[in-house]
Amino acid sequence: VRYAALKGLYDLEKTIGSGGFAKVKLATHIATGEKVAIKIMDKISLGDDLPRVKLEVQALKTLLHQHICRLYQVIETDGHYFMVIEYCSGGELFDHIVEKNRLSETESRKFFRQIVSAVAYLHSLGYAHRDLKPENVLLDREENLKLIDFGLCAKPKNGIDSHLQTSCGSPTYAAPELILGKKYLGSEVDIWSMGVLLYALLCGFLPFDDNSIENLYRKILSGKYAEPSWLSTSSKRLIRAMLQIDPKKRITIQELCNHPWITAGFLNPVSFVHKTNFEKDDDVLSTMSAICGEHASDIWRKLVKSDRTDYRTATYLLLLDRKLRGLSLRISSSA
Ligand SMILES: COc1cccc(Nc2ncc(-c3ccc(C(=O)NCC(=O)Nc4ccccc4)cc3)c(OCC3CCNCC3)n2)c1
Repeated sequence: VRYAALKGLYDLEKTIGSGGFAKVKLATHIATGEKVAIKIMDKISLGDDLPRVKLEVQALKTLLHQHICRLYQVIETDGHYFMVIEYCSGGELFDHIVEKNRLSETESRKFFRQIVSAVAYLHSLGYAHRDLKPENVLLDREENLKLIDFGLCAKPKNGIDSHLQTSCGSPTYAAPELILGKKYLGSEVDIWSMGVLLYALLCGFLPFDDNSIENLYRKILSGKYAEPSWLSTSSKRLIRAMLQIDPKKRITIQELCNHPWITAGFLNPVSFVHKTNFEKDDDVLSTMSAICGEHASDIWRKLVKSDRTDYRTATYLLLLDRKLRGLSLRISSSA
């Protein structure tokens, strides 16, 4: 299917994912030749979920963190929303674990610190993810993690610790209070899901799993799971602290950032130094000037004034990423 709105801007390639009312296609940003992911949402099938897309776009525009996929551009037409997002060429963490059977404590710690950093950042902004699972954790080309929310996470109006009621997310990773339909705190259910994620990293299988839903629920509510022999005492302690049935007994995100298992081998606790917004980069601006013929100062003025989700913004950010990766900014003449 061709979309007129993308003509001359992006070349669509294969579909890399589809869920609910969204489809994600791999695409090439024509001006720079860089790969991007384009999440295509059909307004008709969105129905009354339409306002949540605006919420998601607003959320993503404010989420500037090295372990959260970056939003480059938003295009709205009568029939569709197109969200142009950072492409993670390493695919899903899930496939990475399956391929390696299970990860070593050291590799698990490297990945888990990145997830904790992204979630701590989210919580600090009053967001709860509520659907943390390996399918929503992607790898970029340097095997750094990128947390995404392929579904739609909601920002509760009165802050993260207002009681949420809508159930979301897959039961396998869902906290007991969530599957019991109790009032729950987003921050607490995210800790539980991260416990399931950490278990999956270290063990290569899930702590609670069953083909029948009611057996799965029973296992989750029992809070009992196997502790394979290869788990270190420290790993077992941390997992136990996260998979506490009683949410009030569960470790908090702050305690998690400083936990001995998390800091072992690293000099500092997990912090979330997030990306600041635009820094002016003269190399990137002069490359853009060479592409479009405008003066670098005019390009920068327009960038700063824009709503930061247009093609010019996408071009600037993609060139900036390329420079940060140590690649030349040279643009192929065909672009
Ligand atoms: C190499 O083979 C492969 C194989 C597989 C994937 C890739 N790469 C690859 N890169 C990028 C994406 C992507 C990123 C973000 C969003 C999104 O919807 N953002 C919105 C968002 O993240 N909000 C948000 C974030 C944090 C907090 C709150 C809100 C959508 C898609 C992707 O998708 C494919 C799906 C497939 C089904 N499982 C999930 C990923 N895939 C590559």
